[in-house]
Amino acid sequence: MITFPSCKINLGLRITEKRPDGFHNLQSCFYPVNWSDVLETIQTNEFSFSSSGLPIPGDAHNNLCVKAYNLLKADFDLPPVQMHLHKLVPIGAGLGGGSADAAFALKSLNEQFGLGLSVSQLEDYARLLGSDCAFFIQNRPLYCIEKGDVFLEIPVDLKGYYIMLVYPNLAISTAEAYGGIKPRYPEMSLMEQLQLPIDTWRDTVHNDFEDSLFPKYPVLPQIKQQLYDAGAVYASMSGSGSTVYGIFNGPVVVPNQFSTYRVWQGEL
Ligand SMILES: C[C@](O)(CO)[C@H](O)COP(=O)(O)OP(=O)(O)OC[C@H]1O[C@@H](n2ccc(N)nc2=O)[C@H](O)[C@@H]1O
Ligand SMILES: Nc1ncnc2c1ncn2[C@@H]1O[C@H](COP(=O)(O)OP(=O)(O)OP(=O)(O)O)[C@@H](O)[C@H]1O
Repeated sequence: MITFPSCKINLGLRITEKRPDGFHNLQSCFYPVNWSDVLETIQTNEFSFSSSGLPIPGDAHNNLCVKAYNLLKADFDLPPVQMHLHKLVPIGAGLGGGSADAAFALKSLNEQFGLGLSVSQLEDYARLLGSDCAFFIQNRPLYCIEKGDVFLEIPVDLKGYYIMLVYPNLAISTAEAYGGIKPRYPEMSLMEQLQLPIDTWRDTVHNDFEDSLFPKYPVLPQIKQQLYDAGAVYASMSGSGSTVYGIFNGPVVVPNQFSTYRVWQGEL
């Protein structure tokens, strides 16, 4: 079976408090974006995992796709599979690419081998693999709270808008980014801010990671400004960085200043 694990952007990201388990509670709208990897799983005689495309740091047996397989294997009589991941979504990018690989692996194994797992059961498995993973089971716009793995409905629809994602060849680890955070409750509700017209978001909708990462990596605020200069109606860093995105009314020519970065553009 072949699937296309995609990625997400964060529309606003407020880190409200540090939890007793060391993680942080947050508020954010996760929005799916079609920049995708390719994941193939084929039934075979002996388990194997391989990858191509962008190099993935760490040992292959620690890949989130392998962890997803082992998690289901512990509870079900799964046959061996040959898994191949073609990695296209940048890593350490704030796009949840690795989390999407894990969630799509769970979904394909469930379908391919008729495990009969429901959406909420798949989300429970995904939560064991990472905070962002559960979102990719439903993979639709959701307001995320707690560790980012508990969902509320939000009527945000960006269909018809275009997005440009700019990855400045700078990997930021999620743990490093959380290390710079001073949690606080926002004065205005993000849920309410996101329901106002998109041209108000520039002044209201904020990613808290920008406060510590923009002074540390000046290229990030520079890209955000360049996206506004190119006509974005809203621009922000995604997640814990380093990708910065701009939302536009239509397709745009990629600015020359981005020629050495990895850039993806498409319809939302
Ligand atoms: C920044 C976001 O992408 C926002 O969407 C996510 O919160 C990150 O989620 P993720 O990459 O799936 O993170 P995990 O793999 O679960 O955790 C990596 C590390 O990030 C920190 N972490 C992560 C999620 C969270 N709600 N609080 C945290 O403090 C912890 O130090 C953790 O050890
Ligand atoms: N399939 C995978 N794709 C990407 N990274 C993976 C994968 N499996 C395991 N990893 C490990 O996860 C780390 C990347 O996690 P990290 O959370 O920084 O990046 P991300 O996938 O861009 O997501 P985000 O920055 O949004 O949390 C890599 O250093 C790598 O060791």
